[in-house]
Amino acid sequence: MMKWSKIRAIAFDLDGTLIDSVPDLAAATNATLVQRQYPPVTEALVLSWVGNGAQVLMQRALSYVSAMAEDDPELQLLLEQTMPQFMHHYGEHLQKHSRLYPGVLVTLQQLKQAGFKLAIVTNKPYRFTVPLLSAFGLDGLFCEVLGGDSLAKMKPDPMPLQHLLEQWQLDESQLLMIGDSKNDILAAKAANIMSIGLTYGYNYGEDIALSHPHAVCENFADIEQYLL
Ligand SMILES: O=C(O)COP(=O)(O)O
Ligand SMILES: [Mg+2]
Repeated sequence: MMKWSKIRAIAFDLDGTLIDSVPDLAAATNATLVQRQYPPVTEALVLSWVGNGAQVLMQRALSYVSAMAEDDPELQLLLEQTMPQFMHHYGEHLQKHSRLYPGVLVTLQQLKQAGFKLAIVTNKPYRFTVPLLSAFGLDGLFCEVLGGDSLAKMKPDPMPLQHLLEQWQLDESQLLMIGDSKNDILAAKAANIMSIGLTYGYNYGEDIALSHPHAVCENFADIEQYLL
């Protein structure tokens, strides 16, 4: 196997890549819906709504239970009123049922030890990202953590990746994006960097291979073959 020898830094997605967070996202979504007098939804439905940050998750949930279109102005108003409730509930649930995927901690430690600079580039709001990382003992591994609200634009926009390139003075060939969603692969392609797609996460029920990352891995530890 040829190593990708130019890579110096790696940007990791969080939800569906490092952490299986849907059980808590679903619990918070349902607590919010019930508070609003709507019926709760299945975890499988919530899983299919994850990928574009907390606000879009709630927008999709409210659209589903109210049968209003996602761009209906009335839904927008409802969403604005509901977001503080969701943020409260998710803050309460954060790590109750979420789990690290197998191999994540050891592989990240090995990559860091090998000298790679590691970053988190997630669409999850920053305020939840940092406590979640420390709850799983991952906080010391990353030199940069970017949430979905850290910059003006989130994935699939390349902005967070371009930010890393600039901040770390890296050439495009030196940064790798690893994630479970087409938003990760689209952001990488738009930033002109390499990417690896993971098959076990959340991608709206679609095969990540259809987004054409440079490699597809079934287990987190499988990324090592390109790097170590
Ligand atoms: O919060 C989301 O919707 C997705 O988060 P992620 O970018 O870490 O997968
Ligand atoms: Mg993800």
